[in-house]
Amino acid sequence: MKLFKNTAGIYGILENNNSPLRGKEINEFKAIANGYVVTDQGKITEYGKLEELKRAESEFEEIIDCQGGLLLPAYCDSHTHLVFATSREEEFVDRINGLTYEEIALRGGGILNSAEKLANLSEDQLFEDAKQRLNKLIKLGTGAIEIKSGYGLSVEAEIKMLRVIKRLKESFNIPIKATFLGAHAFPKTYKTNKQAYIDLIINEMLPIIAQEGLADYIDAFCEENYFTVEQTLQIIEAGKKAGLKAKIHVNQFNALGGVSAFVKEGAVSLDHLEEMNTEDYDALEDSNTIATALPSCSFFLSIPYTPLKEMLSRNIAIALATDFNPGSTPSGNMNFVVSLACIKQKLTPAQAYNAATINGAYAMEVADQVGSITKGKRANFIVTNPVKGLNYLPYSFGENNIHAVYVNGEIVKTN
Ligand SMILES: N=CN[C@@H](CCC(=O)O)C(=O)O
Ligand SMILES: [Zn+2]
Repeated sequence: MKLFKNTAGIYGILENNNSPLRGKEINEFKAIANGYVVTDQGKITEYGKLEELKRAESEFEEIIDCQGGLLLPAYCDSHTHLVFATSREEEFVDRINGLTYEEIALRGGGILNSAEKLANLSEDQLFEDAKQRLNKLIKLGTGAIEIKSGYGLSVEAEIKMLRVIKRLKESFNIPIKATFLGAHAFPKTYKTNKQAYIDLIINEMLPIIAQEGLADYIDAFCEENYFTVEQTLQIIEAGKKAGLKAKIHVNQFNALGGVSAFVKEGAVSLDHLEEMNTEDYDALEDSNTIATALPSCSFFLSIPYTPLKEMLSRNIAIALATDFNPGSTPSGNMNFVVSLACIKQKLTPAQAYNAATINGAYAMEVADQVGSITKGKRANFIVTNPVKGLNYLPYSFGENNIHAVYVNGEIVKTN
């Protein structure tokens, strides 16, 4: 048994919860001042006010002095493209010089650029690089993560990416979910016969994925010049038959009517949603589909931010994630995501932390294990440096306030 004591407060406490927080519920990131947490065999077993702790200190095999820091649930990053070949800073400079993300993609840059680079890398190399990235993210406070394929765009390379994610699942002791994103872009060779690529996804990729248990979810990039609503629906239906629920990229640049169609299909989450119309809000309102915002992507591409305030006022369940990828979001830092959600999307710190922890956990269907300080959940948490309170964390954007990260009760980092 371990005792975490001398916190200024423990945050994100939740009991008897079985659905994402929305409406008034998301306004409170429940805290206990001067709280303690007890962990046993990697799980949270008790918590409360330190002065009410019943046990003697001699009962604990280890006592962790949190030195006046805050103890928060680790982040649950429900949307990443962590496996990729290399960075794309040349496109970053092209954008500085005036090209848009879409223009770069139409010239063969963007996702196709990443796919070309990934084709030449071995599974082992991809795994080593992704492992390093994930280790860095855990040190930044991420305690559960979703990772997509989608830079393969051929049977061989998509399977290679998913096998890398499978190896990450085996090598890391945090919850990891794999999403098959074969429908990320049309490879050049299929430009004039797009249905043939969709058939390849459905008839060649999905059977291998189902047989080897390589994915938990299916995704598609529903956008102009990528996949239409109808094409995305074909992918979702095929995924369903293979036992994969949907998490879909939609409304990043254009609202094409996908939101209502995909909510009807029971998508676990719809992600991006920078462009929203009335029909889209109506479809998400009171639905079980989580709207996942990716504010670092908006920041990096200088595109609109997902209108989270409006979503909250309509009782839509929201989550925050990084979208870590080499093209539109070269950062997997959830601390920055929370800051942006407060600064640009006007969430309160409590709302932003709930969206980045428990609601992110729901967007990966791992809320029974992570996302809050709850008895029985994994002891995945962040201990901050001594700060004045929760509000200081998103306020001091860019500052690393993390003192230590714990995964299953074991320390990952101390500054
Ligand atoms: N929008 C589609 N996919 C990624 C970007 C991929 C890339 O540019 O490599 C995203 O979520 O932003
Ligand atoms: Zn994405």
